[in-house]
Formats: sequence, structure tokens, C-alpha cells
Amino acid sequence: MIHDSEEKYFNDIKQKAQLYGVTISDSEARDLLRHLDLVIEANKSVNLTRITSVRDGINLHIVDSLLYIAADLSMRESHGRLLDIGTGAGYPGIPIDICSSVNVTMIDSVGKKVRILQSFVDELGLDSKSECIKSRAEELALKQFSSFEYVTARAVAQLSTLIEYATPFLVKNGKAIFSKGRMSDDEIEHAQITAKICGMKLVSRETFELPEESGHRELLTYVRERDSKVNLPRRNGLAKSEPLYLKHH
Ligand SMILES: C[S@@+](CC[C@H](N)C(=O)[O-])C[C@H]1O[C@@H](n2cnc3c(N)ncnc32)[C@H](O)[C@@H]1O
Repeated sequence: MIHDSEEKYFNDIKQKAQLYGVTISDSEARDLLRHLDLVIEANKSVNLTRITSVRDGINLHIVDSLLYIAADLSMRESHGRLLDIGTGAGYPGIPIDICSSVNVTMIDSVGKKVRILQSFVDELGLDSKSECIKSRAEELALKQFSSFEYVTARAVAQLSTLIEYATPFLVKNGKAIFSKGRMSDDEIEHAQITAKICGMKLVSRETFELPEESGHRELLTYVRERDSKVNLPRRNGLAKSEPLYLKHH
């Protein structure tokens, strides 16, 4: 548990968020830290993250998640719906929930992770505007077609796969925002082909450096402009095993 150093960590989170233009309140910083504390504690018995220290967690989980807000400040005031695909311990879904007014739905295909995630949401009192669902993206998209203004994902799959996963969930003009480390030329080219097939347009690509040289990030934002040329979602696993950029090139 965090005690003496709480104050120091609050200020650290607030100052680091501010570096990216995200102003957060004391109570938001407290909730972000409380979530991280719960994740580090739960991680002792269930494998959720390779990060075990609060210091690393602030940079690599909290600040990294807040980059999604930095990339699209509109979500701070939006009361729309946001879907976080493959959320794991709730990154970036929970920090976005804490620091914005969007209604966040978090999904993961692993039931054990979703049960722990639900306990974090309950403990943090986020339950009135958060939802945790155990599902693969491809399955939930059939039930929640065209239902979200925003889709996010971090560390889940290649960009082309993420674009295919996100597309059916988005309303027209809805945005998919993905964070990536360094990408290969192939990953970018495959994403461009997939986006075209899915009716998605890359509208912004911003570069960020995480604090204390913790990493390089690119935040890519796609808008759902047109109907997809293929019926989405496709069957489970096809986005990876038979990528659209190969089939429909
Ligand atoms: C490396 S973890 C990242 C977790 C979290 N987003 C983060 O950045 O800390 C990837 C997660 O995506 C989930 N996942 C992978 N493919 C998925 C799919 N098709 N639908 C839903 N969840 C998926 C996995 O179960 C796993 O928890």
C-alpha cells in the first residue's frame, strides 16, 4: 500500500500529465494512483503486468494512458461512449474513465482479468459510467454495432488488426485512437490498406516521448468516414490469420 509517498506521487502524476496538456485534479490523481496500487497488489497473484513499481507504473501505465486524452482532448468533455479493446488491468480504459466524462466500456477475452477489472471498478466507485465485459472484440461487435464515439486499444495487436476490430463498433465519424511504440514500415503500410478497405481515414499521427526516457509513442487517430467494403466483424481470429490487406489488395 502507498502511504508516506502518496503526496509525492500525486504531484508527480499531475505534473507529468500537464507536460502533455492534460490538467488533472487532486481527486483524479488520487484515483489514478489507487488504481495502480490495486493493479500492483493483484499482480502478485495474477499476471496482469510486468510492471511492479509505482514509479514505473506512473510513467508506463498512467501517463501512457493519459496520452489518449492528450491526442484527443474532445473526450474530456464528451458524454459519448468509448470502448477499450483488450483492456487487461484497465489501461487505458480506467485512466480515461477517471479523467474524462466519456462512458467507458472495457472488454477483454480473458474472464479472470475481467473479474479483477470489475473489482477495481467497484473499489474505485466508477461503476455508474463504466462497464466491464468478457468478450472478444469480434463477438461483441455483432451486438454493439455502430454504438461508440471512440475506440481505444493499447498493446493488443498490429495496427491493421486493431483497425478491423474497431471499425464495426464506431458510429459514423467516430474515432479509433491507438498508441504504438516504434512501428515498422510494413505495419504502417498494412494499416493504410486496411483502413481504406474499412472506410477509415487516418486524421492524426502524433509523437510523444514518455517521461524519464520511458519510451516513444505514436498516437494514431482514425475516423470512420465511409462504409466498410467488407462485412465486419469477420469470424474470430480472421483479422490476424487472413488479414484484409492480403485478401483485398
Ligand atoms: C498485452 S495485454 C494489454 C492490456 C492493456 N491494454 C495494457 O495496455 O496494459 C493484451 C490484452 O488484449 C486481450 N485481447 C487480445 N485479443 C483480444 C480480442 N480479440 N478481443 C478482446 N481482448 C483481446 C488479451 O486478453 C490481453 O489481456
